[in-house]
Amino acid sequence: MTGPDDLRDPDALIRRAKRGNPEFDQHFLVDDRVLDRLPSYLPESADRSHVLEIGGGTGALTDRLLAAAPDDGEVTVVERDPDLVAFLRQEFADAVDAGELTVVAGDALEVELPEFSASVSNLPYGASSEIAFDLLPRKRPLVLMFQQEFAERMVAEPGEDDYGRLSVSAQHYADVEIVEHVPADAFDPRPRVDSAVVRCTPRAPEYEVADEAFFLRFVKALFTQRRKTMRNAVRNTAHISGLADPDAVVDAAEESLMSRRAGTVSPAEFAELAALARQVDPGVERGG
Ligand SMILES: C[S@@+](CC[C@H](N)C(=O)[O-])C[C@H]1O[C@@H](n2cnc3c(N)ncnc32)[C@H](O)[C@@H]1O
Repeated sequence: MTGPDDLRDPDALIRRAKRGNPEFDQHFLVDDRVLDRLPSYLPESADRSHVLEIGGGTGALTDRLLAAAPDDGEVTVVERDPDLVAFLRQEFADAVDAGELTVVAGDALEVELPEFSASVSNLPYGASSEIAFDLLPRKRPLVLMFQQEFAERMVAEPGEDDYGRLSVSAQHYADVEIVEHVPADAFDPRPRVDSAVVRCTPRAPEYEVADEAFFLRFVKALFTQRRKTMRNAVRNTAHISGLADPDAVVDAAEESLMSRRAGTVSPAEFAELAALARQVDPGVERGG
């Protein structure tokens, strides 16, 4: 493994790789301090034996993940750009030969991901939501860089402007917190927006959900009508939630809940309503 003093210079990696195409979501982190901190944001108890990195780029973060890996630890990096895949395999040939690093070529949403123990990734912005919601259900500690606005929606609480479907869905799987705000000039080429690093520590939610797919679909549906009362939102979105008899759900639910708007409803309250819906609406579409 590489020692901390031998870490690669991110600018030199970009020069050697001759890449950096914003159209391919290639904004490489060039701030050494941020790069050095990223692996340390994993929860202390995290198993670091197999760290997954989505979107390896020119390998600046890969280098830090290899340096932070325990003896016998391994890193897998997934990269879609074939030129960068070739570059990573050449640049990190020693680690690849030693079995410490595997470079997987392909789209992270299409390739089969390995059984990783944790992930630290500076995600491609264009696919960050899909990738995050592919990783979250796997219940592993995650440290992920997102566009700041997206990160703020993930961590928002009921009653806050940013609270929505994204907050409920992410917090269903994990405790999520922003651990660092990262300005656009930490990247090359510079993106148009600032970023933030989110730590996701998996845990069971504090409520019971019998049909996870229905719960998530119901929440998605209700937030499409976030300016309406819950009563109207339940009635107007049956085509999305899969309710067969939305009126039965409205009639059975607490009047006080039906008068509120989705943005004030807690995840536990959504879960309770979803359970009630399955009880009073036998025709509800199950699963996903
Ligand atoms: C924001 S850059 C991060 C690069 C590097 N890890 C860093 O921190 O500098 C995202 C990387 O993901 C790659 N990428 C984009 N879409 C991808 C996808 N669907 N699957 C895998 N890699 C992808 C891009 O080619 C780019 O190298």
